[in-house]
Amino acid sequence: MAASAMPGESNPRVVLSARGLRRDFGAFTAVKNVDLDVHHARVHALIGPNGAGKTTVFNLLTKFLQPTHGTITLLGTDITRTPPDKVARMGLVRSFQISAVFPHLTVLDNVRVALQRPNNLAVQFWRPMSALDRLNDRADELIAAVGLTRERNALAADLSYGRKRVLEIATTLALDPKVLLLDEPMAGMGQEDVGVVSDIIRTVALDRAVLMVEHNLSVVANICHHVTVLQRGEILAEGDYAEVSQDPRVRTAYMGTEEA
Ligand SMILES: Nc1ncnc2c1ncn2[C@@H]1O[C@H](COP(=O)(O)OP(=O)(O)OP(=O)(O)O)[C@@H](O)[C@H]1O
Repeated sequence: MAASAMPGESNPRVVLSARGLRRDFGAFTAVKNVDLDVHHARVHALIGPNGAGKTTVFNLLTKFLQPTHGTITLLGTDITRTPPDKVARMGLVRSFQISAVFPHLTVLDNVRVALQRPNNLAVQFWRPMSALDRLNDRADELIAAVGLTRERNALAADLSYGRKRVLEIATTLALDPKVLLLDEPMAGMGQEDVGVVSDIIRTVALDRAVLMVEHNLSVVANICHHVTVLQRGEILAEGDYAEVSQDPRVRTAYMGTEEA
């Protein structure tokens, strides 16, 4: 689907960029020559066959791994040598960084606990939950935004797998990221939850950038404005889904699945 058919800014700005990104593991080069521009108000997919380097790129962008070469810029600041916790505080948040759902807390309390973190407060389990009451309004907004209002007082342990993943997204959004990195957000979900989570991602991308690794190509076609295809650590193709899916090199890379 063409980017123009999706909601989002008509002239979005770049909020995260990488230039000449490379990562060697000993003699093996997992990522090389990767240039990436991630835009505000856009959903950007990183796709590619198994072992293409998608996770390594995520680890480099979030600074879990140091690049062998190249530079990374977040919101105009060079973060190539910035530690991951600082990068997260600057607004680049990967879903699993705070997405641990506490099974014996309710949906509301999970979100309230997550909401403490932007203020750099350690999670203070020994304090009564009533100390978090002031966070209720914002927590309820986030719960409503991801469609969990009916489950507000349910224990996280009692949610279905798909609803738990939705709760994870709500706890990630509690950090108010400027750039949200989602690692296979649809993995293991049933079709109904895929639709719900697709809608949530579309909505959250209206005022932030989303970069996602996703194997489900119909999701990529439906919600992603821009697609970068990696193969053997290098960018094979880029463009909107219609463009990359017509690219013969992409079709060859995906040969065997025929979905691209
Ligand atoms: N720490 C490491 N040490 C050595 N090789 C690594 C390391 N991490 C990743 N690799 C290699 O780098 C390549 C890219 O791996 P990566 O996990 O980034 O690919 P991917 O596209 O995320 O794959 P998948 O879709 O299967 O998750 C693979 O060949 C992998 O074996």
